[in-house]
Amino acid sequence: MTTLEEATKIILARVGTTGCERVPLLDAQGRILAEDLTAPYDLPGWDTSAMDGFTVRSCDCHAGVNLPVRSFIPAGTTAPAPLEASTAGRIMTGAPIPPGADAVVPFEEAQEDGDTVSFPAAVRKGSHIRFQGSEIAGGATILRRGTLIGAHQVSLLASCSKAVVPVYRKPRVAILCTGDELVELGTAPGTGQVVNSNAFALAAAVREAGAVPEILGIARDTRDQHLALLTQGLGADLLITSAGVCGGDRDLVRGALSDLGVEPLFWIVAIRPGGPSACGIKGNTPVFSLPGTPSATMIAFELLVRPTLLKMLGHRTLFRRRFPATLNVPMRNRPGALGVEAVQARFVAGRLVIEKARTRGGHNAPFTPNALVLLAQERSDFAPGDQVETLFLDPSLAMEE
Ligand SMILES: Nc1nc2c(c(=O)[nH]1)N[C@H]1C(S)=C(S)[C@@H](COP(=O)(O)OP(=O)(O)OC[C@H]3O[C@@H](n4cnc5c(N)ncnc54)[C@H](O)[C@@H]3O)O[C@H]1N2
Ligand code: MOO
Repeated sequence: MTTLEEATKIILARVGTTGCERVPLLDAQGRILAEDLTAPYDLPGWDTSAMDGFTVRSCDCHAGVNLPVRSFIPAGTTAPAPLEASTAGRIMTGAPIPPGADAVVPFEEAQEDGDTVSFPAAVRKGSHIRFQGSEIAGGATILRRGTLIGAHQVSLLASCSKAVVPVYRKPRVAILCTGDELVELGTAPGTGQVVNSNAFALAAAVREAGAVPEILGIARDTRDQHLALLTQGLGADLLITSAGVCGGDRDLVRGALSDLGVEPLFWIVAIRPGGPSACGIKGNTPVFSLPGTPSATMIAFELLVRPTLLKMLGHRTLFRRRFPATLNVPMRNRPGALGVEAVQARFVAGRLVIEKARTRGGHNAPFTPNALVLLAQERSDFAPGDQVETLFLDPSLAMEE
């Protein structure tokens, strides 16, 4: 049996990014920059007023002196006329400072009197001017390869007029669910039948990780169907199969993958649920064979597949942060494997508390897990008040009301 840490180490050592592509700026959001980028020009591009007010030569401004206001410089002015000595110009935020001027005084610090203006306080040279290149010098590195592009990065890239951005390509992830008991979404299952929910659950999880799912349909329990659909799946950047791994009479997946030349990397991970997970690789395509039980499928995806996908997408942070939390409910784990439970976690008086756990193996309704609790593999009983490690799936749901 392979520990979770060993399993992730083994697969992460075998995968890299999936190549890079140039995409329109907004399509780069949520993705990872694939090259260092430099500023094509200074920002600001010229000395700019930071306030609505008056632009002056600071040496002209003395208490009690009224300066005639001779010019108006709105934002969008491209070539402001030089400011004559001993005059002021009315200037708007974002407008270029006229040649000769060296300060801006905001309206609220000026006294207007007809067509003249005076300044009760001393005017400091350079005040309220954003100087050319003071934020970013042309040619300077603005973002480094490996940066996650969020709204702030989009703001910077747009200011530098980057309409097209190099990012790591999204892996295409083939999803193949196996089993004679499966029926398609939208049909009511009869006795012995189960809706193929894993295909959609996995596709959603793949999308949440930032990759592109491709549902291949259902492989019935014949070798030929397995071989045909697995061959198709091996053409993707990553292949996930669901069910048929546990050595039952019809569990065909691992045998078919071996026949197709997939190199096995590990089989059975010391986690529960999700233990009967296998991983292999063919060429650059990792193959994860996850157990069919829906809650086990999701936990195995979260702990094994997601970090792999994040590495392929170019992320540096591959694992979710872990937080200590206090149990409010008892929990049990069968020693020998890391116990993993989907839970509802909440902040109570500033402390993270685990309020509700899902029963093993199934869906409990209504139940919205926002975290996974990790139960140490050498212990069996966990009581209210015990500290456990928690891994957030959705921190926003943990906020106190
Ligand atoms: N003799 C043993 N039997 C089992 C063991 C074991 O160690 N020895 N382990 C159990 C555990 S733990 C798990 S998890 C499952 C894993 O089984 P498989 O991955 O081979 O999957 P199946 O047996 O085909 O299905 C399990 C369960 O999941 C449902 N299922 C399957 N596919 C889907 C799907 N696409 N969408 C929704 N639900 C699905 C299926 O109907 C079964 O109920 O093995 C235990 N057995
Ligand atoms: O691994 Mo099974 O995954 O415990 O339900």
